[in-house]
Amino acid sequence: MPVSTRSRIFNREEENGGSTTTIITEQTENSKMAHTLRNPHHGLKEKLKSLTLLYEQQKSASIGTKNINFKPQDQKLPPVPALDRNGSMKIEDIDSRKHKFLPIPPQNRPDSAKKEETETITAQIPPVTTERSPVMKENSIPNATVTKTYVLPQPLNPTSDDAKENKVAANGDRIVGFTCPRKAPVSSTVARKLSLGSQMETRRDRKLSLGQEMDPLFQKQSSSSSRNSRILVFVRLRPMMKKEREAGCRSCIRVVNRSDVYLTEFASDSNDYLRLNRLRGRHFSFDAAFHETASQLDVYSTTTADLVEAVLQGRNGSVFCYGATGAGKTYTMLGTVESPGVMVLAIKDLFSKIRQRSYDGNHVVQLSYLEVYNETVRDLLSPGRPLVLREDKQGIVAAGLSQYKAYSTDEVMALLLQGNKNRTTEPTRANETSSRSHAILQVTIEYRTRDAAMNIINRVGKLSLIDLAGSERALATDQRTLRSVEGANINRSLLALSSCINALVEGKKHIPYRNSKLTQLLKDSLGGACNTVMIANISPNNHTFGETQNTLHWADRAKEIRNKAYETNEELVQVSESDADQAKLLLEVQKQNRDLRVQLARQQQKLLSLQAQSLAANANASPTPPFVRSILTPPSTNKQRPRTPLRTTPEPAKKKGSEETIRELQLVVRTLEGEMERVKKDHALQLKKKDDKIRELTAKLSKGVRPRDEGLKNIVTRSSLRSKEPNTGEVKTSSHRFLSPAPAAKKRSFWDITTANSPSLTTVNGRKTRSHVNAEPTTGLPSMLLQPGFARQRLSPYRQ
Ligand SMILES: Nc1ncnc2c1ncn2[C@@H]1O[C@H](COP(=O)(O)OP(=O)(O)OP(=O)(O)O)[C@@H](O)[C@H]1O
Repeated sequence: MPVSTRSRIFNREEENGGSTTTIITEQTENSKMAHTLRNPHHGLKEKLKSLTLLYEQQKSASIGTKNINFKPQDQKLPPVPALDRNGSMKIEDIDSRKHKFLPIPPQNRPDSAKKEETETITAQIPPVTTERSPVMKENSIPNATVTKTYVLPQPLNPTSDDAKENKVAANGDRIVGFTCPRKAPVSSTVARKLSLGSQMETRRDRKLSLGQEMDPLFQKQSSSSSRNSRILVFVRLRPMMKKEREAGCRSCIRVVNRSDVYLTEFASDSNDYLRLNRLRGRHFSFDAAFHETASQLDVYSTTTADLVEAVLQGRNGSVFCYGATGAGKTYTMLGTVESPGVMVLAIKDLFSKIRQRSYDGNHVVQLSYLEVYNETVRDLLSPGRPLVLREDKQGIVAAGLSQYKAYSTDEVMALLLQGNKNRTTEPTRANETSSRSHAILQVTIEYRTRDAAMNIINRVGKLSLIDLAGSERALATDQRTLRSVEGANINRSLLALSSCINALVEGKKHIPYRNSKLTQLLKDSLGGACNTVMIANISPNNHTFGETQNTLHWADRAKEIRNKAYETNEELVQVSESDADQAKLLLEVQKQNRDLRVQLARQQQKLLSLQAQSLAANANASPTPPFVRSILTPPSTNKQRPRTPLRTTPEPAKKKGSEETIRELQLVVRTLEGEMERVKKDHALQLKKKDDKIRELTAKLSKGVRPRDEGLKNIVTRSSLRSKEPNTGEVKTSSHRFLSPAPAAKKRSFWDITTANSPSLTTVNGRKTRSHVNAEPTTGLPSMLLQPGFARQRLSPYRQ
C-alpha cells in the first residue's frame, strides 16, 4: 500500500476491560510498535475503509512472506519503540497476521468519557524504504519483509500555545468530524526547484524551518519538478499577539511538519447546539509551512531565493502574499528594520549576485513601485494622477509609471522607503497599520554580455513582489464609510483574483483578468510565463477561523494553477565584423587596463617600502620628497575628482573613456617609476656621502685631530655622529637607515603613528586627548597606516 503524505489511520478500538485500546495494524517481529498518537481527525468511514484495505493488503502480503519467526510470546504487549531523531518510528518485518492491541499510554490516553478515538500517524515522504522488497513502493504486494519509517508529528512543547491548544482539544470538546483532504500530489510536499543548481537546493534545505534532512527522494522530486511550472504555495503562521493572548484567544492552527498545517475549529461552548460542542478540523498540505518561529531569512531562502536566481537568468518571477487582514502579509513582504522581509532580502540578494557576476557583463536594475487603491493604479515613487493600464507586447503595463535605475541596495532601500511613505495605510480594528491597497514592486534586471562570436546577448528578467491588501469581513474593520468602501474594493479585487484562480484551475479558456485592476496586473504572474510563489499568511487566532480557512482554501486551490512553461527573455544581437573587431579591441583594452591596475598596485607597494626605508634613513636629514608627500597627503574632499559616472556612459563613450583612463594610468605608472628611480639614486648618493664623511673623520682622528665637541667621547661612532646631524643635512652610513631616528624619544605607539599627521586635537576637560602625541618632537613622518588608503583615494579617479 502506498504511504501517503497525509495522515493514515492505524487504529482500531477494542473494549478491553472497559478501557479503550488501540490496535496497531502493522507490527514487527523484532521491534514491536506500540505508540499511540492522538490525532483524531478522520471520519469513521474512511478509517474503516483504509483499515480494511490495509488489512487486505497485509494479508495477501503475508501469504508470500517467508522466514516468519512468529513466536507466541510476541503476542505480549511489545515495548514502545524508540523514535529516531526525526521522530520516526521504524516498523520492521511487518506481518499483517500479527496485529497487536496496545494500551494507550496514560499520557496520551484521552478523556475516559470518550467513546471514540482516532489515532493518526503522519507518514513522511519517503515513508517506505524497501529493504528486501523494492516493489513495495509500486504498491504491489511484498513477498518479503519490509521496513517502514513513519514520521510522527513533532512532540509538542508543553509551554507553547500549540501544546496548550492541543491539551484543550484532547481533554475538551470531542472531535467527531474531519474533512478528508484531497490527496495531494507527492510533489506538493516538497519545495519545487526552479531549474537551479544543487547549491541552491542545499541552501534551501538548510534553511527549512524544521531542520529536517533532505532525503534522496526529496532531491529527486525537486530536480524532476524543476521543469514543472506549477505555482508554489507556502503558508506562514504568524505568532499569537499579546493582545490576543490576553483576550483569551486560542490557536486554531498547528504546523504539523514542514509542509502540513492542521486547522481546528473550536465550537462555542454554550450556544452551538447543532454541533453539540464538536470540533471540526482540516489538514492542508503545501510546498512548505512556516511555523510562527520561522525567521524572515528562512522564509526568503525557501520561497524566493531561487526565483531571484531565475530572474537573473532572464525569467520572470512573482511573489505575492495573500491572507486576511492582520495575518502578517506586510510583515512577510516588507518586514521591519530589525528583521527585513522578502522584498528587502530579495533586493540585497539580487545586488550581491550581480556583484559576483559583474566580471562577465553589465547589469542594469530598474525599479517601479505602484499601488492599486480603490481600483485606481497609483505610482508610489512619483505620486500624481492615477495611471491607466494598457496591454502591449510585454503584457499589461501601467502607462506613465516611473522607472528608476538603481545601482546599489541602498538606493533601492531609499526608493522602497519613499514608496512606502506614499502607500495608503489606515488603522482598522483588526490591524493598526492595515494596508488599504495592493502594492507591487517590480524590479527589472537587464543583463548584457557578449558570446564568443562577440554577439550581444541581452537578457531581461522581471521580479514582481506583491503585498496584497487583506481580505476582510465588514465587521472586522471599521464601519466608517471610507474604510468600508476600501474594504469593499479590496474584497472585490480579491474576489476577482479568486475567480481567476478558479478559472485557471479548471482549465477554462477565458480567464476573467479584466474584472479588476489587480488581476490585470497579476496576469503575468498567474497564467503567464512566470515562476510564481504565493505565500499564504494566516493568523492563529480562533476568532478569525473563517478567514484562515478561506485563505487556506484558496492557497490549496492555487497549488493547482499551472503557468505557461517559462522561457528565458533573451535577445541575441548579431554584430557586423567591424563591430566585432571593435568589441574585441574593447575587451583587450579592458584587459590591459586590469593588468595595468595590478602593475600599479605592485609599484605602489614597492614605492611605499622604499619610502619607508628612505624615511627611516633620512628622518632628520632630508624632508619628505614632494611626490611622496603628495601621495601621502589625503586629497581634500572638495578637490577630489568625482567618480566617472559609468552608469550613464553610453557604449562608445565608455570605450573612449577607458582608453583615456588607460593612457592616464600608463602615465601615472611611468611617473611613479621615474620617481622611484630618482629616490633610489638619491638614496645611494646620500649613503655614499655618509660613508665618505665617516672615512674622512676616521682619517682626521688617526692624524690626531680632535672632534669639534670636546665633551664627546673621542671614539667616533655612528650614534655620536647622529646626535649632531639633525637639520644639518649630513649623511649617515647605510646601516643607519634601520636605526630609530630618535632613540631618546619614547617608543611610538599606534596612536602616535595614526595621529602624527592629524590636525591638532584639543584637550577636553583637562583630559589628555590624542593630541598629546603631537607634543613629542615629530619626525614629520606621515601616518604609515593611512598610506595605502590615501594612495588609493588619490588614484581612485583613474579607476574604472
Ligand atoms: N511572523 C511574524 N512575527 C512577528 N510579528 C508578526 C509576524 N507576522 C505579523 N506580525 C505582526 O502582526 C501585525 C500585523 O501584521 P501585518 O501588518 O503584516 O498584517 P497584514 O496581513 O499586512 O495586514 P493588512 O492586510 O491589514 O495590511 C503586525 O504588528 C506585525 O508586526
